[in-house]
Amino acid sequence: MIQFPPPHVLFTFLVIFLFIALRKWKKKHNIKKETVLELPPGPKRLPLIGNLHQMSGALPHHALRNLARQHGPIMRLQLGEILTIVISSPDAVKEILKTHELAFAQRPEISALEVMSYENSSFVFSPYGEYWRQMRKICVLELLSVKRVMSFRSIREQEAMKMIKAIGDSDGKPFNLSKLILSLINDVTSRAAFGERLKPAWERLHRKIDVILNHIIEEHKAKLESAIDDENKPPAREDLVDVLLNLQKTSELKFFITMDVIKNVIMEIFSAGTDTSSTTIEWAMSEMLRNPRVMHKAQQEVRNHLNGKPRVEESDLESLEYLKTKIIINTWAIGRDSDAWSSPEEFRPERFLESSVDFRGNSFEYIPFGGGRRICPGINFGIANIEVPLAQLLYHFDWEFGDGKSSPEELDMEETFGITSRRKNPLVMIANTRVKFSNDRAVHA
Ligand code: HEM
Repeated sequence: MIQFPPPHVLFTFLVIFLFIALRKWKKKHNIKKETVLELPPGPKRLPLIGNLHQMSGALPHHALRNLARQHGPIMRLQLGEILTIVISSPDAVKEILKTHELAFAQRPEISALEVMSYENSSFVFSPYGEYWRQMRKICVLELLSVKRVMSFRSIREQEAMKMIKAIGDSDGKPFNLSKLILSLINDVTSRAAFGERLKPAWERLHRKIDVILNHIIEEHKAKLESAIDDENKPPAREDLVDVLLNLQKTSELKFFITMDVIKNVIMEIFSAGTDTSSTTIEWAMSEMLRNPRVMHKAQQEVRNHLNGKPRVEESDLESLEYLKTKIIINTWAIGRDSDAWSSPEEFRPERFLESSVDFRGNSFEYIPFGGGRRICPGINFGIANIEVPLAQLLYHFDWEFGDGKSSPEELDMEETFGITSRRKNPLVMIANTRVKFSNDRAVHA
């Protein structure tokens, strides 16, 4: 599956951008090898491997933060052949994302991506230029606009209800909450992108990726043709494949939207939208389980507000201030800067109520969606996917550990390093129904 940069490795990306910018600048100004560059401080390098040995042992984002503590928030590392500048503080991020925004809108040149994407049609990894500009416009105005995200509201509500029902059916027995959250987000995203749940097909993707995508597109084309033939039929909700096929016919872009472009955009949106959102819900639940005070406060807010309603709807969420404070897990190192945050390691959602920090790229101490020109265009979709399920999990159930642990401090919080920093082990829980899910009215257990 095509991968995209997650929040917790953002600073590593920034670093690579700086390297590219330096290289381009050197090329442009014809600077020869012997020119001595003024580089920030960094640890001593070994021949050939540079500082790679200092990255082993810990997860990369932890290792980088530990090194930055010794060498400063703008630090030089030599990772094999690649000269890297690591950015680890809000002030340094501001420098990069605001002052030198343009230079850092580039993406690193990774040759493997050319193979993975359809004829270089990747949007997420495309260099900053005309193709990226046009694709970004399609994403922001057509595929992920507020209006489009709103149009998927019933999908989100239906899928969240399906999850709540499955949890209710677990009947007080331990179950894998992580798996349910991931399949919820997969189902929401695939229904929004392709118009149907695609799990079984998606699981076979590695073998038959192209065949499946061709099949999906052909089906959509046939559906569009029959809709044109039957003008009296009310227009159905458009999924993202429909939007792209329509644009292919009607748009006046500077390039033609080929089938490869459509396949790639859909793939990337699917990849970008699933792990990020499900991981956020998973960590939010984990943090609350470890902090019963926070869990209790959030549950009280949701339950008082809903006051026995049978289910949580998106419109219920507007006034849930406390819940909304905890939907995003901090970008790893920047969000843990002790100059910017008091007790940065502590899960204390109140901190967001007490300050005006925003997560849309304006507050450099908190950039879960990145910032600058390449800021995540899926913010609205991502937030919408997270809020209702989280509110429902808190509203309907009281939670107990399902893995034999008895105290919150014992909860395993081990992470993996990957595209998104997921939990290493699934969250196994027992759910005790507090407000029974019903289509008509809420029944208190
Ligand atoms: C909690 C959920 C999400 C988080 C934390 C997140 C975070 C990020 C981050 C940090 C970036 C890189 C920004 C940069 O390079 O400066 C990014 C880029 C991107 N995200 Fe998201 N994202 C989320 C959800 C989504 C969703 C739901 C979609 C689409 C459905 C999406 C689509 C994209 C795309 C297409 C890019 C590349 C933008 C570009 O290169 O211009 N994201 N995201």
